Amino acid sequence: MRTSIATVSISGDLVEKLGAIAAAGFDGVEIFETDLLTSGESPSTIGRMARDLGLEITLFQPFRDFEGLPEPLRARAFERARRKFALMNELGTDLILICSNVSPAALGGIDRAAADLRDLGEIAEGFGVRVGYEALAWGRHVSDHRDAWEVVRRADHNRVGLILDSFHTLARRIDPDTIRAIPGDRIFIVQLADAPLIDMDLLYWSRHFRNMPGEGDLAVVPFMQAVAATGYAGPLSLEIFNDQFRGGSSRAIAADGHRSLVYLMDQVARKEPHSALSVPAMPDRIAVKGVEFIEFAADARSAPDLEARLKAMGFAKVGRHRTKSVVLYRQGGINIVVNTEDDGLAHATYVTHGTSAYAIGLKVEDAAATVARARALGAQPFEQAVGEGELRIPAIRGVGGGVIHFLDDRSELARVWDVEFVPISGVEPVAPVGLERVDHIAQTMNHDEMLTWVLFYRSIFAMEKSALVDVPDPSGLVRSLAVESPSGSLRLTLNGAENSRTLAGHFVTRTFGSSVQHLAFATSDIFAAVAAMGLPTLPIGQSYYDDVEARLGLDPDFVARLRAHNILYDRDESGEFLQAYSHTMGEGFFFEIVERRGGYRGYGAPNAPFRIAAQKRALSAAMP
Ligand SMILES: O=C(O)c1ccc(O)c(O)c1
Ligand SMILES: [Mg+2]
Repeated sequence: MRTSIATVSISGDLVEKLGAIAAAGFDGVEIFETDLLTSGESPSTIGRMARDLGLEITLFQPFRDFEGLPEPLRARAFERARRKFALMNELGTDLILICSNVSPAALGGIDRAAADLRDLGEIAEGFGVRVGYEALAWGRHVSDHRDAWEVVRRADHNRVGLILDSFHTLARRIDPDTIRAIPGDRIFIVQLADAPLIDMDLLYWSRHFRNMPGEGDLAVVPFMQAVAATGYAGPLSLEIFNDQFRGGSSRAIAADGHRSLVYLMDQVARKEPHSALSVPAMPDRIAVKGVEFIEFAADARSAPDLEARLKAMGFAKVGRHRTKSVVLYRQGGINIVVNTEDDGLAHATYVTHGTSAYAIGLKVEDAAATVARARALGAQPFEQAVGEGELRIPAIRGVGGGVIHFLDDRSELARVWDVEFVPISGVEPVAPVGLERVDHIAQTMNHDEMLTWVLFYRSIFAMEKSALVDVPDPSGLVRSLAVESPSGSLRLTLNGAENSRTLAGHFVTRTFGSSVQHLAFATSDIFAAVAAMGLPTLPIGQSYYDDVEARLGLDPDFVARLRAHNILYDRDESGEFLQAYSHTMGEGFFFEIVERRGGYRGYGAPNAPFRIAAQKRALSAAMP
């Protein structure tokens, strides 16, 4: 199936947009009229440039307020159309989008609109072009694809067809299965967009908040299943009006777009195996079994501080890499690797970002298959020279420049610790404090990049995203959401910073990019763990405890125990959550200890503003 994207979806001038769209791997492009008219290049030059880049111009759009007009407006609309058809001939595209009329002057009536489109089809014939009719969700008389189809059906002209747009159908909550009754060869192009569910004016929602399929909440997969059932074999074209995308990196947004279409087609092909959809073969979304390790990049000077903190939290140094300057700390099922090599990616990461948790190792069923899926979705494989006797661990680059390694039980990879590490003996023993597993990994990024991360994780792994929550920092809002595997075997929290004065934003600025800002370890007895740790917990203010006691009706004795250990508390319908934090180190990295009781699913979001305020107080108190 051919992929396409509208120029309105990304930033830059038209020439820059075409370059980014081609580089991302699209087969075609929808040219937006404003982009064309404001470009310094003539339509024929733009057309040639697109073709030289291997891009078919799938559509020219939009043509507004055409059908159902009284004279003399009607004649003027036809004259306008003739001019645009001539321009399309220059540009080298044969399809124009007519969006349903929004003008108060439009008269309505299916037959009147059909007659106008039939007459337009006759003119289009003379120019060798085709006309596609799309129902805008806010159209004056036609706002539903079923009515638009009826207009096209009655126009009964082979130059006149239907244009479907997932946003307009799904935003109006029209059952996408109604598409199944439309003949696929009467659908001239299919436009795709997702969007977050926000209750607002349809036009405003559409023009500012659309996002890539898989980034939002609309039922784009069922929509595409219905389209596939019609036998439609034309391009799938992204049309994303989004304020952030318009101001973002054209290459990155175009790459996200391409990934979103491949991911969408993969999902649809699995559900509609007999459809005409041609999709690159790849393994299904990867179920993550767990976090096998987390690796820090450090250097000889910074490692002792990190290692002292790990020991204080009950991690024992259990292994040393056979050939590299890498040590392994372990407690319960948690493996922490500290890499102080002076070349390779770990070193480069340390030099640019400082001490950071730059790599994670995930346990999967089949590591090689995981990389195959990731590559099919445009992820970059990661390979580094391996030394004598070392394993080649399949890996990809993460979005922020980190690395994700994959381990499985079906190969030598199962023995990675024995193969690559020598057990350490003779160091003083460290008593564990009861930390059992990695509960979650919190990554911080600029807010603009959040959707890129969501799509990356969701498309490669069997993970779903939670709703976005706003976390108030005294200096601005931080937007937070979780991407989780259904079993909780991998939980990632993504925090999007809007400015650099928030704690999260400061971290992104000072570490030169997005990365892991905190690691949360799970225990089944947080009181015992915190008491046994040789690290002070982040002091939490009295007002927090007064508030939580009153808000949740807690027993004062229990609250006194929480307070004694600086433990924060939350609960939901199915369980309770207790959490405590370390002080921050370096540019703002910290550890968290959590205890989940019952089926609690969240991350203590109501406590986050208290945590942030406490961290900021602790930091300013530490300043001379
Ligand atoms: O917002 C609009 O006007 C507009 C224009 C053309 C489209 O294809 C569309 O979906 C929306
Ligand atoms: Mg559209």
